[in-house]
Amino acid sequence: MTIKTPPNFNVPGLGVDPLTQRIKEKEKEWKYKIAVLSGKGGVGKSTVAVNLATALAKQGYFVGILDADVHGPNVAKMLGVEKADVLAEKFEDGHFEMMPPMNDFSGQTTPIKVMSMGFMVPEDQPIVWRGPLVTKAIKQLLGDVKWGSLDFMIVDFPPGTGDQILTVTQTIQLDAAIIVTTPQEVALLDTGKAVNMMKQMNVPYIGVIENMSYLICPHCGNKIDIFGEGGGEKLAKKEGVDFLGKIPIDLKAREASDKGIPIVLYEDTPAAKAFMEISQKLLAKLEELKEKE
Ligand SMILES: Nc1ncnc2c1ncn2[C@@H]1O[C@H](COP(=O)(O)OP(=O)(O)OP(=O)(O)O)[C@@H](O)[C@H]1O
Repeated sequence: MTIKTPPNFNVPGLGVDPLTQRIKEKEKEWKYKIAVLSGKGGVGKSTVAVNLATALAKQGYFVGILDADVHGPNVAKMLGVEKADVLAEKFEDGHFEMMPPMNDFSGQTTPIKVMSMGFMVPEDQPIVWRGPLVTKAIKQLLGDVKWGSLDFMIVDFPPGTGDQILTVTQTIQLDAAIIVTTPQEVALLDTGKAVNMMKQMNVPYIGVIENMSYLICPHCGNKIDIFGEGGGEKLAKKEGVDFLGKIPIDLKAREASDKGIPIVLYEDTPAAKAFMEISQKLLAKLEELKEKE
């Protein structure tokens, strides 16, 4: 079954709601809109979103990243801006727009704009909301933020295939969905569901990234396949979508993200090399697609 993107809810007499209208206007200024998803939690989805954003910004592109994982927002921390103050501007019609905090890692990247629910709530407080509220919050983070002109808008979604993802993919026209998995069987089953959801939403490009693919033993230098081997690639083949590459387990990746510095900035690490290669592959695919349009 194919779900067609429905038109905006145009309740007679009410028209399109102003927030959806603002999102529609803003998205015209974002060249590529990319969702990062995973079928299962804890597979490194946010790590991939943050490092892809940083890899692209390192190549001179203007990147914004939205942490739509409202239940466990950690993108701001991974990008070293979690303590930033968020300023807001009031507009004539009474709505406010927030200024996204930025980090350029001392000039190593273009300024990466970050917006997250994490800015709005104290770090140790869980967000206990029902679906519709979460959806509204995500839409506000898209439409009530001064994102400006971007080459890439990257949205880090909550794990799973919940209705927030459906709503957002119906609101903005995604160019690509990046599905993150580990090689493990259970993660792969859930990954298949995420891939199919994006297919049903008619997202033009779907790519799979396998994270935590292997570990290089620090003692003997041998490759250890902790979660099995080649699963991500097999899954991509089975689903008929692109396989973008493998990211090894890198002990520095966790240390680095705890410090707010994405691993891709540690150029000599195997994970950094993998992220740079994947970002270039993705870029080439997206440009190829735009040319065809
Ligand atoms: N390739 C890697 N090597 C080492 N550690 C990693 C790697 N990828 C992710 N991690 C670590 O695994 C943990 C989970 O990663 P992350 O928060 O990105 O996962 P997630 O899928 O976004 O989780 P959630 O379910 O909370 O959305 C983090 O501590 C992160 O630093």
